[in-house]
Order: sequence, then C-alpha cells, then structure tokens
Amino acid sequence: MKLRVLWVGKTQEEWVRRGIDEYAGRIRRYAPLEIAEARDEKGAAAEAMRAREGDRLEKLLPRNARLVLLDERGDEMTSPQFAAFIARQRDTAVPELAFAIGGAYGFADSFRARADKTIALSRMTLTHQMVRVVLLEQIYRAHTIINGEPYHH
Ligand SMILES: C[S@@+](CC[C@H](N)C(=O)[O-])C[C@H]1O[C@@H](n2cnc3c(N)ncnc32)[C@H](O)[C@@H]1O
Repeated sequence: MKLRVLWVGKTQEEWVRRGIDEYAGRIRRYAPLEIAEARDEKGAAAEAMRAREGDRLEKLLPRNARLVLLDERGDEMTSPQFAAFIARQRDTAVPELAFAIGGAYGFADSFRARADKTIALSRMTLTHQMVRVVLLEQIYRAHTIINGEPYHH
C-alpha cells in the first residue's frame, strides 16, 4: 500500500525539515511514501484561505486514495490502534492511504467532508509544521509495531 502525506505551505524551520527527512527515510524502508505540498494562501479572510487551500489539497489527492484528515477534533487513538488501522487498510487492499495536514487556519468544511477518517494526535493544538514530524514518527512507529520490531515500548 502506497502512503501519501499532504500538507499546506513550505516547511519553514530547518529542525522540522530534518525531522521530516529522518522519519520519511525510515518509513520508506517499509512502504512507498510520497509527500506533496499545496501552496498556502495569504492575505485573505480565513474562510477564503481554507477554501483555496482545500482545492489545492484536493488536486494532490489521487481518486483511489483513502483520506485520513489530521485534526485536533478527530478520534484519538493509541499507537497500537493506529498501527492496527494502517494494517487494516493494507489488508483490505486499499491502494493508497493519504494523510492530510491543514494550513495555519485548518481545513475548509468541504475538504473535511471528503475525509474517510479524522484523527487527532492530541486534543491540544500543534503547529501545522510540527504535526508533520509527529505524524511521520507515528507512521514509522506503526510500521515497527506491525512488524513486531522493538521500537515501541
Ligand atoms: C494550527 S492547526 C489549525 C488550528 C485550527 N484552530 C483548527 O481548528 O483546525 C493546523 C493544522 O495542524 C494539524 N493539527 C494541529 N493540531 C493537531 C492535533 N492535535 N491533532 C491532529 N492534527 C493537528 C491539523 O491538520 C490542522 O489543520
């Protein structure tokens, strides 16, 4: 199963970029991973920015992909539950599992409605930049759990 992570806007901080590279490299030992970046919108009302960013995310999403939205209001799960969720997608022949991280103002309702599942990493709000690293680490962790490797304690 192919994995895709979509996000809005460039990665600004060097330390975030290093984290992304580290965990993306680790994930690619287990599954093909593509990262795609939608241009962020600036200088409009929040709702308009969310709508335009949603349209751009939509264009980066293959038709056959199952979409998981990252959102602080989503379902919370443990790392083993997240691993079981990923394994279930793979075992039911989902061709591509896509994760989307919103921009600084979050998602438009229209894009939110497109999601097959919405998950929260915490009830706290993280920056849209930091979520990139935390999500990638959890995807990596999930694969070590699926493969019974001694990373998750
Ligand atoms: C700064 S947050 C946007 C906050 C905005 N108040 C909202 O309601 O969506 C930007 C993006 O980071 C991600 N994000 C932030 N905190 C998160 C969390 N605890 N769990 C999952 N995703 C989170 C989401 O994808 C969100 O769209």
